[in-house]
Amino acid sequence: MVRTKKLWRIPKVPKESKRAAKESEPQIVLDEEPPTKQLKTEHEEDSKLAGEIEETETAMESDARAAMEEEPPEEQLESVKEEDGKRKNKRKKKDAAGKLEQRTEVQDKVDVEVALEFELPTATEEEQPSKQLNSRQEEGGKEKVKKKKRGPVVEPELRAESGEEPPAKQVKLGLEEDGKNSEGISSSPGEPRTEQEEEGRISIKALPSDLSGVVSSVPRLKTSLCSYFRKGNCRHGDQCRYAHGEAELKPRPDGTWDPTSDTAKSLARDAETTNEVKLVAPVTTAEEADFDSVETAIKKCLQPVHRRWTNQELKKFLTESNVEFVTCKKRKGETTAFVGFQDEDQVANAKKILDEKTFSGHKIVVKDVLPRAWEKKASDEMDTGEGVEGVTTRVKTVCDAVTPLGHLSYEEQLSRKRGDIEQVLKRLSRNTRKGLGAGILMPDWLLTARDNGGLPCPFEGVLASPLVDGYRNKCEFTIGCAVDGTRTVGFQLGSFREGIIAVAEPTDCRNVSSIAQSFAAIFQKFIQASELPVWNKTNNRGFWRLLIVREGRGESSGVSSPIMEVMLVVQVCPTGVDSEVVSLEYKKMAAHVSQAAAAANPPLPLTSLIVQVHTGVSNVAPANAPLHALPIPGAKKSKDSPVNYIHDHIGKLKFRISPTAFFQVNTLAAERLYSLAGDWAELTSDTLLFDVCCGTGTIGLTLAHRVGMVVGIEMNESAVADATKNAELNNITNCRFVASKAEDVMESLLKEYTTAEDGEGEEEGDEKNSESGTNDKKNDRQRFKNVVAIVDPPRVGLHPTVLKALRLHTELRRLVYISCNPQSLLANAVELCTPLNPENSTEKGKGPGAHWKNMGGVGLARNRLKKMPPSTPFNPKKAMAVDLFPHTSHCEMVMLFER
Ligand SMILES: C[S@@+](CC[C@H](N)C(=O)[O-])C[C@H]1O[C@@H](n2cnc3c(N)ncnc32)[C@H](O)[C@@H]1O
Repeated sequence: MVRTKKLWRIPKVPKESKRAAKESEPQIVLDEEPPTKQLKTEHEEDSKLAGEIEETETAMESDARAAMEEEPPEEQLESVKEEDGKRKNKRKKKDAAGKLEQRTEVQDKVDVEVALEFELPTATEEEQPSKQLNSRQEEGGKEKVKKKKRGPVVEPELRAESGEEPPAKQVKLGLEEDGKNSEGISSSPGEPRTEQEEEGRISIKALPSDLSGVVSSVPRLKTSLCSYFRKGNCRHGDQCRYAHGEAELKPRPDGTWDPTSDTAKSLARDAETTNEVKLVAPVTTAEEADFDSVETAIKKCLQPVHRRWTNQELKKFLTESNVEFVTCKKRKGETTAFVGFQDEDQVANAKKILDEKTFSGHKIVVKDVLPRAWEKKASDEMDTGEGVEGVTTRVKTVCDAVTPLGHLSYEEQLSRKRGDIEQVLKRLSRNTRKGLGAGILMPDWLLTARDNGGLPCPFEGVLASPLVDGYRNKCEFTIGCAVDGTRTVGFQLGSFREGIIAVAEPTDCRNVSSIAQSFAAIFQKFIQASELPVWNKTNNRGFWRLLIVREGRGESSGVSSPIMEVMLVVQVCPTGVDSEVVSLEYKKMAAHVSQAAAAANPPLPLTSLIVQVHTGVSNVAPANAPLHALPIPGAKKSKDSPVNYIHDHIGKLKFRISPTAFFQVNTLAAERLYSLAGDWAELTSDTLLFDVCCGTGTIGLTLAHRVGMVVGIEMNESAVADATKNAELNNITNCRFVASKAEDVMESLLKEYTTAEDGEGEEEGDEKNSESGTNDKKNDRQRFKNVVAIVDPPRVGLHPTVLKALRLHTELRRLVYISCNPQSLLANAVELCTPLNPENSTEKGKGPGAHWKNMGGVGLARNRLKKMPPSTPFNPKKAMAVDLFPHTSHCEMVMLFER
């Protein structure tokens, strides 16, 4: 359901446009300024650590980056446009583009020089906006400014104590936006802010050349206690930037107090005594538990530390280095460690010691840790007066978790999604441009992207969902305990990684249908009375795990089509429970649910009741987890009862759906999606349509009447069985469904239908994969003029082998890509669309080596392109989205590629 990203994110330097997108992401920010080079390395490391290399950056980030970094400055664009206009042939265009790239590089170099002069950490991509602002605004006066700002680098902490002014960059970062602290250097609640952050109240545009004057005239908020004053040796007296005692101390802009202060401690105590709502479950490891539960600990992170260190090794290192700390946590494979300190003194001591330590030539830097998304949200609520002042409640509602956009009007939701998709599309242009090898001509679509605000193709907007509320035909309810310990059937309030296992009823979730809500309530009543325990994620014990409610509409008559069939799948773990007890419990369950459904007003349809046995730890049951269909008391007996599937309708077609088969959760919006994909695929009776990842055959079958033949590929065998049955149910005879992973058969199927003569081309893939279909005469393959693929892969996107097959089979001229995950679409599109060096003739390109684990999708895609044999790339032609998931941030994207 809702998948959260990594818990920790890495320093991103301020950019107003990033802030909104970042709101929901915890961050780690720079406490001190390491040298530029170090920062660059850190940034790379950081991005990797956070699992968010460029292709996973938020839309807002990329927007700003598009504007400030990757697209050349306006005037350059203009001049290139003019030059381009004069050039008569592609060769010349390429030269111009080459120049443009060079000029941008030169510009960047100059900017980095400025940054170096300022002792700035500008090597990171994120800092480019201010960098460019500098270079553009200050081109003329650069030398003058340089001279003024040169000087020895002084650590912020030392500066604070010595009363020295901060270097210009710090001032700039802090003052980037009017009245707002820049995200990149802001501190978390519980962390002292740097002086510059507190002062950050004026716009950089307003900065006169003598920055120090301005800075000193801005009133300071003393939100951190002075540790020197506490020890009785602060020599700054009234001029000190830190609070001398509680009386001088002010709350931070986020409403929290310096955690070492009495105020913070007493607030924390109050929160405990007033029985503060704790949604936090016991967390996975002792270290995590320590880290999160030590109330007074100041949380910091260290970077970089050895990737292979275990927590024990980190502990050993800190102890041997005489670093005092309360708790520490490090995951193997990451270069960031989290350390909890008792007070500021311990932090200062650690900084001093670690400052002298280097790791692979880098200093180990102590950085702040920003709150995680929901902690931040709680503190934002406090800021807006909606929360209890001074108390970090960590409260998250079920709507925050499940329908985060539900508070917006539907129009606003669509417009937000439109904006996000535009950013993804722009990143396709940028990433493709970046991936162009030396001497490769820029394709026309990339050249025109520059005139279209960076869009690689026209974006035709987001189609609204016909049904906005209660649209889901499938809901997966967790069975667990609510905050107060009551057994509950609903949604988990956060992820297990966040330490949250509390479950809340789905009553406020706008995407859940009333039927699903009713069944959740019915089932909740049953398990509350059951003697068998509910599943406990902390010790992986319990019986009742999950309730899945699937609904099927009667013949489609738009939004008013009634729900005719309902399937309940109850996931259990019967380990250690006597089988007789289990069967008795199943009987009781069937009786309770069927009686309650019949007694409801109006009565609830219930046509299939299935138990899925899953004994593993992970939430997701394997495809072969045993399923048992239970008889439903009082249900009409038919030849195939108990029934283990339901039916839904798309248009006039009827679809059988097995318990584990995929079916789009918003049937009415899916209808629009498939028809759009069909229109864009330009289907004719002479078309062979590959429906890649076909599920129950929805796309192929709904378009079968418009093509000569459909070949569907799907790895879930029961979905393939459904697809074959669905062809039969709807009297469709021109479809063949292959039960296999697409990566195992894509190439052989393409060969079979495009290049091989009749009877040839039946390769190993065919033998080992079962197939079924209505037009299955292998020796009589029909040839088609037009070969088209519609791919609708899972969230991870297409397998590289499938991408390669699609790219290399140039008979395939049109490809419609449907995606529920813009990030994987982006990575796949880069692989399909990047022009290759004609000398890419060997397949022995350099692999990503040991770094592959840390590369994002686009990075890996680019790496694979080095090995891709020369082939005509696809060109993005148009894009559109269909909103299948109102009230959430997701939607389905459709993109047409041609060549
Ligand atoms: C997003 S669903 C789309 C299903 C179908 N097109 C529809 O709209 O109902 C993705 C489907 O891909 C299937 N799938 C996942 N990995 C696959 C693979 N490697 N090869 C073939 N099918 C795969 C899943 O089982 C699932 O049915």
